[in-house]
Amino acid sequence: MSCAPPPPILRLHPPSSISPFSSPRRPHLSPRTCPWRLAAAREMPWPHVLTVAGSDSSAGAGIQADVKACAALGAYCSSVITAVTAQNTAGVQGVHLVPEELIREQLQSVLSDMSVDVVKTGMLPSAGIIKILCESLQKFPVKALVVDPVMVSTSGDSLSDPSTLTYYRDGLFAMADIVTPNVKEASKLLGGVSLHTIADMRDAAESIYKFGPRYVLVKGGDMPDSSEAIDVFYDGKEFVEFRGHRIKTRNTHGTGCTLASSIAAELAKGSSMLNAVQVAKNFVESALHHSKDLVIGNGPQGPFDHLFRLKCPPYNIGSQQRFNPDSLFLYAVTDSRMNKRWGHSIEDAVKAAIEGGATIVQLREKDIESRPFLEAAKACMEICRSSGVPLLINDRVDIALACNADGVHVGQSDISAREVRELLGPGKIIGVSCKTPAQAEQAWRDGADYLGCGGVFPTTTKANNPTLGFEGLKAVCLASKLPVVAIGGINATNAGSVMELDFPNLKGVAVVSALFDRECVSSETRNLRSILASVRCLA
Ligand SMILES: Cc1ncc(COP(=O)(O)OP(=O)(O)O)c(N)n1
Ligand SMILES: Cc1nc(C(=O)O)sc1CCOP(=O)(O)O
Ligand SMILES: [Mg+2]
Repeated sequence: MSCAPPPPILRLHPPSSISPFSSPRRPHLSPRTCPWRLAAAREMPWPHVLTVAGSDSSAGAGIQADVKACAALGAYCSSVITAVTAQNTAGVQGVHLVPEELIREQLQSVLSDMSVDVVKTGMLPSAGIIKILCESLQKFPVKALVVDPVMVSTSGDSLSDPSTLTYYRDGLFAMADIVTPNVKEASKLLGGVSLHTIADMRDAAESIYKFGPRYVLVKGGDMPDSSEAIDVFYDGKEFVEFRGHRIKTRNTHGTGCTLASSIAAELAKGSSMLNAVQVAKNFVESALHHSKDLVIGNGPQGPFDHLFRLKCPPYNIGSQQRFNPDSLFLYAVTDSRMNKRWGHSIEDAVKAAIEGGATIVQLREKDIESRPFLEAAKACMEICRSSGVPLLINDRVDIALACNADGVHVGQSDISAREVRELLGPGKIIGVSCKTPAQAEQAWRDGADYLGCGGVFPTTTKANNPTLGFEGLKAVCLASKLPVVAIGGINATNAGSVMELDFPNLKGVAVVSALFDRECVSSETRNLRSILASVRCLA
């Protein structure tokens, strides 16, 4: 690693006094003075991110990007503005710092009144501002702190005073859950070392970790040309490389702010750090992909569309319940040949399985024409909706979209979960068949909600399906934090032994022939459910 050239000079206007137009001061609310607010918050908690950052007049980055990213991911976002910048797609034309007293007051106003889960920082242009933030966080602790050490804009303009370095390193980082520098910022934080390779990024992550944050993410989006954008994540023990596609577009202004605020939104929703980073990476990549041809402004670096999902049907964001892994307890997977053999329609088979206690249903109709399949799927959706049982479609994203199913199950030779997610959007359930830890890891990276793992036992329902046994199932369960459902040859005789395995993420069994290759689907389902329940209660 060699030394980089000195940092560019900061162009800051001197801070002015508080505006004479500001409204008269009102007292700050506190839960003690307003108990009804506290009761309401308990009834309907809403993930809440507070961003402490600068305003970007072009709205591609800064506060504006943070608010849009959080809104897109389902979190409320309040804001403390540290600076007002004049910028556009050509660069930064001016920066005006908000007086420190007003920053202190904004922090007090929000943190004393609202239940903030996560604080995310962006542009903290002076040492004094960082000091005030640290004091406020000591007074009002939050669940997590995401520090994006914004020092240089994407156009190369400096956005913080060099004196902030010490305050970042010796103050804020020690309070941070994650610090997310890009390679230029990592270099600055480490006294100008140059970063050219993944090994350099790992070294930088290790060095920044020593300043005290729980996690470090060194973002490689600025690294020289490659088809992948690789970020290095470090938790003090292990490194994880997050690899994403490099989207060819001029519209990359605000990617750093968006990534950090998306991480904050996911943490506020209760995600683990690793999962939050993965979701945030996927979100930014999708947003860039959907915005790659957008033309806003005449300069070299344009904004992208954080709310791209609103334009992709059929979203119903917020109307869908979140996926409950417990629904994998008894997973009924249909088979049209078996139904035909017993004279059952798909609808009757699904109705009977739900009557018997199936907790989730998958339509796995391999030899049926698209049009009758869609008709049956729509009818099954009505049955499932009215019983509160999720309905997934095997393989066919088109059918799932057309009947507004709750999700799709795909295997290793189907289109990837990442592509399915692109098509279905964030609210739908995606299951992926996995036989190895590597497949499980990939499914998680692709945004899957659960894994189907099998064949646990030999099966005649799926041709040439390798049998993994309990050892194979164990390897997949241990390799992933995602919920797992076991599949393959499971019936009333052996289902209990599967549930007795007691891996924390093994949530249930998926069954075809032992439910549907039978005359009375409801009583077979009921019997199997009582066997499962005798081993493990539905949590
Ligand atoms: C719950 C569940 N697990 C695994 C599978 C198998 O999916 P796949 O490997 O894509 O094979 P097909 O079912 O498409 O033959 C599944 N369907 N459900
Ligand atoms: C559809 C399917 N997938 C499997 C896998 O191992 O991924 S085994 C399987 C068939 C399961 O049918 P039955 O319950 O009749 O054995
Ligand atoms: Mg498949």
